Amino acid sequence: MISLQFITHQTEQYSYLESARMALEGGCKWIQLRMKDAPLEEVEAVALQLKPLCKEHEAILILDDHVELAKKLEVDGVHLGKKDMPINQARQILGEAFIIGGTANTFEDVVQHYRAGADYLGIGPFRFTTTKKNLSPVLGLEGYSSILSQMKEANIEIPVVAIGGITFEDIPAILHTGVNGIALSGTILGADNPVEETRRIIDSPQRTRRTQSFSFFPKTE
Ligand SMILES: Cc1ncc(COP(=O)(O)OP(=O)(O)O)c(N)n1
Ligand SMILES: Cc1ncsc1CCOP(=O)(O)O
Ligand SMILES: [Mg+2]
Repeated sequence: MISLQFITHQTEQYSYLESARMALEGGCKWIQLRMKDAPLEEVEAVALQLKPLCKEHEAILILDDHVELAKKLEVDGVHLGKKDMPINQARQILGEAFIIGGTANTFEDVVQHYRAGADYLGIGPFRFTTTKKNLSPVLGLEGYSSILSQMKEANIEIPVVAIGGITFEDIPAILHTGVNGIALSGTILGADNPVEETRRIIDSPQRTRRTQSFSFFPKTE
């Protein structure tokens, strides 16, 4: 089973909450509530509805960017990028029980987040995507291979998810680079049936023995 993090998005067809609900129904066990540019109260309102849904589906819920809100709502964690709160500061606020993910585009970013105590890394973008503005340079397969081999050389062991414009067909080759999981939004929400597409992705065989999928379960309550 592939470690899949679903990134919520609002489309003409689906609300943020609906997008997460479909991923959960398709078997996704890890949701990132990302509501870029939405007021904090709106993020809180959606998170309050999503939290019990994730619990019902035994899925992890993390928030994009909002450290204090994650603490207040007692969700499972946060994802932080270069323009967000530094990971060591977030760790002081959240403690060890919360999951903290960090965005990396280069090996230097990886080292920085690893030293700061991140629990996992979202490395990307794999390719161009319209889901996020102001993208860092695209990495392609070569970018992942290069970063992963530098990590191996430096004995840096931390779960990595690939993100950015990833399609179903890309997944085997991305996993072959040594990445542990995949973060997706558009591929799922653009499918005719997002629930079935989620299931298809999760159930697709991992075609390499090098891939070590990972799970944050069981999580301390
Ligand atoms: C899993 C994962 N990886 C990367 C990102 C990007 O985070 P960030 O650079 O902070 O950009 P925004 O998502 O906040 O626009 C992510 N959210 N998740
Ligand atoms: C949040 C984020 N960070 C880098 S790319 C991206 C968007 C991922 O969504 P998609 O799978 O639709 O490209
Ligand atoms: Mg961010």
